[in-house]
Amino acid sequence: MMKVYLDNNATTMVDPEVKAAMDPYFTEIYGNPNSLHDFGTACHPALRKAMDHMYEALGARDEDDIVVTSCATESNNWVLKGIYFDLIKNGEKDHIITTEVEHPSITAVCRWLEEQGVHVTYLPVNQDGIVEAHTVRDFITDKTALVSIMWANNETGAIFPIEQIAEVCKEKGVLFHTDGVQAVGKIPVDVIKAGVDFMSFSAHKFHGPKGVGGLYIRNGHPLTSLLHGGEHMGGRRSGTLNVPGIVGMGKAMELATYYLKFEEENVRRLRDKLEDAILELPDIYSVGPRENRTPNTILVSVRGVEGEAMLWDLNRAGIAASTGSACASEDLEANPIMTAVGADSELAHTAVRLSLSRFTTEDEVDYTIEQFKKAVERLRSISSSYAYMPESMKDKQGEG
Ligand SMILES: Cc1ncc(COP(=O)(O)O)c(CN[C@@H](CS)C(=O)O)c1O
Repeated sequence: MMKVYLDNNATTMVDPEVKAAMDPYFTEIYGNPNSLHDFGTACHPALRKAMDHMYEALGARDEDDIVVTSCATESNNWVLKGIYFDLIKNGEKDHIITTEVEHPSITAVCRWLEEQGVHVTYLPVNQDGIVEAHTVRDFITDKTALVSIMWANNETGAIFPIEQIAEVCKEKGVLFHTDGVQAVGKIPVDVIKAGVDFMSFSAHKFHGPKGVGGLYIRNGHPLTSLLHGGEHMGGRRSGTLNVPGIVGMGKAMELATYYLKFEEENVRRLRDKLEDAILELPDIYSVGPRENRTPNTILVSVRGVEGEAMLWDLNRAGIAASTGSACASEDLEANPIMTAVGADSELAHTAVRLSLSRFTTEDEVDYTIEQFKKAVERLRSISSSYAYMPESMKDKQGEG
């Protein structure tokens, strides 16, 4: 039995080159970077090099800030709560715009902000799983403090029109944050070309270590800190620096940029091969047009088969997939993304997410195709809600 990992939107394997870059900073160069002695300052060159890689990979300028955080969840919390403190609690604004399909580290914070009295608009997505810029424009008022819309969706891979949304926000004088977690390392990300004011990212999504992420801040825009208690990161985010994590994230960013063409061509080819084979089965639907999707992601619905049942059959065959975001994998509710793109309630319980990476091989895809078809056939044969009727029989049934 092969072991095939196809849940890369949940987290990725640390690239061996990244691990090698990190290793010295656990047992050889381990001083506190804030210490004045040689043990502390010995890691400074590596930290500077890592930050340089991040600035270069994201297209950030010297006047911009990239602040290292513990993860994208922290970065997302920081932007929303910082804007709340600065522009709503202590300002004239009272409104935030986001979408119905954001990661819980956006939507849960927005629900909390509503408890503080903030008005939040959750924009619906169209059948392709995105929000269009003109829709954003329609909901901006003179009380809007922030627009927060993800660059790419973690379940569908749908890519949002970030440049157009940024133009609308700039025209209206509203700050724009994007959760770039599923974009960095998968598609080209240039924060200046995109025109974003803030962007969250997370190393473990592009073959870096877990527990380290960042927030890009255009022109070093002031933002009340989430964590106080030290002059780390220029006083913007307190806490002793995660030196191996930052070194790893910098190396992972460097490699992600190097492999972007590989993602666009090789990973996309394998994803399309897998998706085409799966769609040969009857009553299976994939979400979102491929040309506007991250190159590694498939979200399919298998009519008549619960998503969790597919996961267990695939898991028994050694294949790791998910029913959607890992954060929501515990509940057996309908996948909200499927509902948002218009799937009926039965179909919304049948989503399976397959997300490849640059380490996915052709043999692994061929094995997955074979096992996916077997799982569908087996589960439909015992399904109480699915009775496959060949096209020919449907015609006869109509006659009769
Ligand atoms: C768009 C987006 N935004 C934020 C996060 C959170 O990243 P952290 O660094 O883990 O805090 C994630 C992580 N989504 C994983 C785990 S829930 C998924 O299975 O889809 C994400 O996809």
